Amino acid sequence: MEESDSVPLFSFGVIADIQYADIEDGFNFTRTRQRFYRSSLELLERAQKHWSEETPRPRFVLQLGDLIDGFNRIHEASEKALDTVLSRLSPGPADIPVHHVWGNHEFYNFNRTFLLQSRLNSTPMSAQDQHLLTVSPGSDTHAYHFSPEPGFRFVVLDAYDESLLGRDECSAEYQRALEMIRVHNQNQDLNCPPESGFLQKRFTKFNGGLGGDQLTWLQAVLTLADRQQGRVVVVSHLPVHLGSTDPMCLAWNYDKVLELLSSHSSVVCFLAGHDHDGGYCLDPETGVHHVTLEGVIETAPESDAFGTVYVYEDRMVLKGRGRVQDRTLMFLS
Ligand SMILES: Nc1ccn([C@@H]2O[C@H](COP(=O)(O)OP(=O)(O)OC[C@H](O)CO)[C@@H](O)[C@H]2O)c(=O)n1
Repeated sequence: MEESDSVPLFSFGVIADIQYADIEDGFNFTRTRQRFYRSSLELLERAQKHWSEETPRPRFVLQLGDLIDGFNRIHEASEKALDTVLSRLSPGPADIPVHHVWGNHEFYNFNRTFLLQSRLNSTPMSAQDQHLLTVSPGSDTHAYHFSPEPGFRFVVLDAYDESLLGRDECSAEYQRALEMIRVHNQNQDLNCPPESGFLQKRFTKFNGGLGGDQLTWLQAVLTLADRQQGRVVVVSHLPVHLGSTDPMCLAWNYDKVLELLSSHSSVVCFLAGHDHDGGYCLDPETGVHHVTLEGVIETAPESDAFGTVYVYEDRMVLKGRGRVQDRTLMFLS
């Protein structure tokens, strides 16, 4: 920590798109970026070592989704890869707690039923403060909130609640998602983005959105935080602001989420992954900082891609390592 004159209230670690697989290096779909499947594990180990040696230690780590790559499924190595990565991320019971966000690669490897019963279900056991709300995000939705410090709340979103991924093809949820994507994407392969329309590019199979119940729940969580005059950080695999990402990585109903965030003064920051190049913007209308974290998978083995966020009364300071940029995020509301 460089700001030695002021002591943060607390800190937390951030890391995104590790996408580990025990396979040779490769490329992204368009072959414009190299992917380092094996060494992503070493980058994770370096991040964990760094956090565990910090004084004071970060209160928790936010793992922003895509922990293991979809290629594991083809090699029938999904569970082994998951165990490998989790053994590095949280090696012992005394370790820093990890909050896991679910991304598209989680669903290439596992279905929702498996994920809900796995260590990737990080819903707090006590689900503190959940009783204050009469609405739920949905029974199989991995969305929850927690308050690590009085006056601060973190909301973990499930951006694949409405998606073709992780849903049984016979289910009403899958059919609803299919209808939605088909309106915008007529390609035979729904992983190919539609060619016309800049913002339409987001309607691909590797994206998704928040369902109605989750939006209603988010509204209730943020209303509660407004009333308590708290500060809220919203966390999701998919970004929701065009200023912080390529449009191809936006959540399907990013506009609805943004509209909802804009009506709650408590929201100070939206943290996401998925776009491995990373991105940032300050929404001028709401004062919300949108940070998309650079992905580990497209980071060269000799570099790094993680950060620690130090939280103060009036700001958060992201201290990035390697490809992750330093940022001071002032609370403007
Ligand atoms: N134009 C494309 C892009 C991707 N695919 C296929 O979709 C699957 C997921 O793609 P992948 O690049 O692995 O997804 P990530 O979450 O790692 O990255 C998302 C953004 O691309 C980051 O910028 C995979 O099967 C691809 O082959 C496609 O068909 N067409």
